[in-house]
Amino acid sequence: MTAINQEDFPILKNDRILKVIKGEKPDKLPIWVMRQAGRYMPKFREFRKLHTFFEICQTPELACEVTLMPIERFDLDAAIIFSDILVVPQALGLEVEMKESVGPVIKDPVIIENLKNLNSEGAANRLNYVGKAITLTRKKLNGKVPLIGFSGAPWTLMGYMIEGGGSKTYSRSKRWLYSHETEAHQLLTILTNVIIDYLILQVKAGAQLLQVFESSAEFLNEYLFDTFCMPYLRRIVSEVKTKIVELNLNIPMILFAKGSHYSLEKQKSLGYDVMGIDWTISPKTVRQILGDQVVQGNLDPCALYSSPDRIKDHVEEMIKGFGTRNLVVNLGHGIYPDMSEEAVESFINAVHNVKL
Ligand SMILES: Cc1c2[nH]c(c1CCC(=O)O)Cc1[nH]c(c(CCC(=O)O)c1C)Cc1[nH]c(c(CCC(=O)O)c1C)Cc1[nH]c(c(C)c1CCC(=O)O)C2
Repeated sequence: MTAINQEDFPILKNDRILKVIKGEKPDKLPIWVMRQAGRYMPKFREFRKLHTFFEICQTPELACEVTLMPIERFDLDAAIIFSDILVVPQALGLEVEMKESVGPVIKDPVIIENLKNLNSEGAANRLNYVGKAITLTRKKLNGKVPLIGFSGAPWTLMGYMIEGGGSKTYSRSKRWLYSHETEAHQLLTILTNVIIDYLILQVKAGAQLLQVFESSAEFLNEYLFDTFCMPYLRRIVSEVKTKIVELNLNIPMILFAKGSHYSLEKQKSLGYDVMGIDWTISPKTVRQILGDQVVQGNLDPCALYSSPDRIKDHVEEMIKGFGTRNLVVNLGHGIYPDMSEEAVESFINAVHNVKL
């Protein structure tokens, strides 16, 4: 994909997130919510009755419509393109299905013997439909808020590809890390190459921020993270950033390595602009480790089950811990389907009402 001319896009009106990342003071604290376009919204549930999950992902007009749903409904400070991390394994030739009340299921999971069958040649090009969805959505947003592009990170994708879906222990994929190290590095390298091209494709299409989801970091420890995540996460940020500079753009990158407190300090050295923080570590501890690094997070999603007043208390407590500078507010993981739109509204209002 050739780069879209940035002047073709409407001027950005709400730049709170970008301001925070530049170290400037915004008028209000910025907030967006992981999985903000999802089943907790009745409108999304209605829409899902008409289309399969991947049909929405693969049809730019549908992906755009769903991406805009939470933006039209709430006072959010960013949109995130509607897609899934598992479109990358699909582009590598795996068959992924989104099963009702089960989640993603991969038909023939990767085993050592079929590793060579992965179709890595031109894989990122097969994700061009995401680029199209991004370009369309950025235009339709009309500058209201910036648009975030994303990818799963190598270890997290490797996990799904070997387990064939989610897993309680990740023992099958961790077996590779302990007894098939060479093949593990081969698979992580294949994934890293695709992810880099895919993120660049998204930037060329108009993504204004990028988030890398290392959601399964919680199954590793410092040694495994150092060996099987750090080198690949470093390659991703460095090669994508090099390309971004060549394109004369400034696109911040967010890393969300869920459950990886054991390596938070080391991750700082990777060079991501923002560190996403899950909800199991206190804001105060995060600041002790990361200092004034820009962070994103980290309200426990389940705090949204409390009353509006209590949500406000939890938000204020969190912000007291982080401080009001260098902070993009989010949940510490995605929102759950049984949460209410009213709770999301209370969360957003509580954040926007904080005096800066
Ligand atoms: C691990 C992971 C996946 N997908 C994703 C991750 C990383 C974030 C995380 O740790 O949660 C990322 C993701 N998935 C989805 C988005 C869209 C953008 C957004 O609104 O945040 C994003 C950013 C849509 C989705 N991805 C999925 C849904 C629900 C499926 C449906 O509509 O039927 C949505 C809206 C399904 C999905 N997709 C995945 C799982 C495990 C599931 C099943 C669990 C669930 O249903 O929530 C894989």
